[in-house]
Amino acid sequence: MQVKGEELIGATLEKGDGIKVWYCTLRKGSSGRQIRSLHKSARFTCTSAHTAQKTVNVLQSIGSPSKGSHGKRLLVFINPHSGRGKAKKKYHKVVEAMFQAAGFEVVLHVTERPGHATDIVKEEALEHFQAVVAVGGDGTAFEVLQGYFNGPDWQQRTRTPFCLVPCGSGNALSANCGMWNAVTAVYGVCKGRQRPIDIFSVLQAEGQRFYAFLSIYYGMMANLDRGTDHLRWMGPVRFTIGALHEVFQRKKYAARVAFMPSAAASRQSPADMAGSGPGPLQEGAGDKACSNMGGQRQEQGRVGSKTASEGPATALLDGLCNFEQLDLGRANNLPQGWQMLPCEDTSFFAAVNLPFLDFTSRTGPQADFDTGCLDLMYIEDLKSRKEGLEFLDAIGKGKHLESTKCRLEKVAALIIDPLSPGTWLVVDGEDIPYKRVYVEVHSKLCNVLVA
Ligand SMILES: Nc1ncnc2c1ncn2[C@@H]1O[C@H](COP(=O)(O)OP(=O)(O)OP(=O)(O)O)[C@@H](O)[C@H]1O
Repeated sequence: MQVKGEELIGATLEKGDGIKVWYCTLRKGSSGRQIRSLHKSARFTCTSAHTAQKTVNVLQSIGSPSKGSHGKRLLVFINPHSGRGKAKKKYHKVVEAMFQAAGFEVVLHVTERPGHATDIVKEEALEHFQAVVAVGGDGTAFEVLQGYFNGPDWQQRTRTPFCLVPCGSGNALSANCGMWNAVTAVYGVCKGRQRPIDIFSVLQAEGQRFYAFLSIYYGMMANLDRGTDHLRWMGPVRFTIGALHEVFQRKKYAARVAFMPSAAASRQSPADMAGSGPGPLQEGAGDKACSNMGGQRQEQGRVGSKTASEGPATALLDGLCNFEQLDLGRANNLPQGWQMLPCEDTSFFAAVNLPFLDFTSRTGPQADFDTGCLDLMYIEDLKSRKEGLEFLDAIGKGKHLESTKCRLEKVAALIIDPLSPGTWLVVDGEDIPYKRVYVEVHSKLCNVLVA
């Protein structure tokens, strides 16, 4: 028997002086993707129980090396509500045994309610873990991420990578990380390979702040996700049904959208970003006018002067003095560097941080982990159902940008005023309060594990 080093994940003790070697081979899945399959060797007999234990330890440290001084500890969350409700079963059938064979110590939580994972991550000393693992869907990973930005040491906390073992409906984070099934995801955790990922802040009045890794939708994309929550039992098929429903309805949704192109953002001087630039909004706008985002931010006196304990700075948004009075209906009202989306009504609107939005749709074909921007894509008008169906087909293949109708803006910051009834504002698959939203990208703020 021959196992390549990169295939090895560890070993387990068998009765008395025996061991079994655990490894993952690479194969092409039905969709042509590289996925891993799990194997256990036949039983090997060692000269003594002591030698068997020592051999297991060595194989575990080669197959699944420790990546820091924290020891091989994982903080794991299972969301029993995600997808078709089978996350717990999958964990105990596949994931748990692999972690054991790899020699990880696991601190396991089964979430009991929405927000539970956030509350626990907030309280945990993340530096004592090699990674935080969500077993569920993107909503579970999103809840984990919210817990990172608690307290003054958030910068240190973001060094601990997170990942998603796919058990939800969309599982976009897993898809983007090449974790096409549970075994491949756990293999990725064992190897501990990580890459930096941009995170974007999503701010609303009254001090509400979210951190997101994936997307912000409005209109069609929001409805095919949130509008099909009652079809959760169907798994990912619910998105296809939701998309067809939207296309056949031929609805358009209105929103006023202002954005800062990433090219313009990189040209901004520190003075501009502190709100002292010459744009019309700065005229007569004092510190008080800059401080009305609410909550903690209000206490700072102005939006731009945050302390480290508040999480990453939002320099571009802080340049918008008097921003709550900012009227996106008046084109000449925009500060320097900002632009308005040229249309209010759109058939399709999405801003994405990563290419895949589930296992099948490459909605952001030009997006990547660390571009420092969101890809804002929109279509003003899908004129017929045929055109709508062609668009859905193209989005599945990641070819929709080849259509002249689908426009792309690379944006570093964004403001959306939602105007239509019958839709949601959806961030990473979770709906947020339906009111003006401010978005700013933070380059390479966190790290994710990849397969
Ligand atoms: N014990 C629980 N009971 C009910 N809801 C829960 C529980 N734990 C977490 N949740 C909520 O479940 C929701 C859905 O979870 P998640 O997003 O992981 O699954 P999904 O929607 O099927 O997957 P995806 O987001 O990838 O499409 C989240 O909004 C989360 O707040």
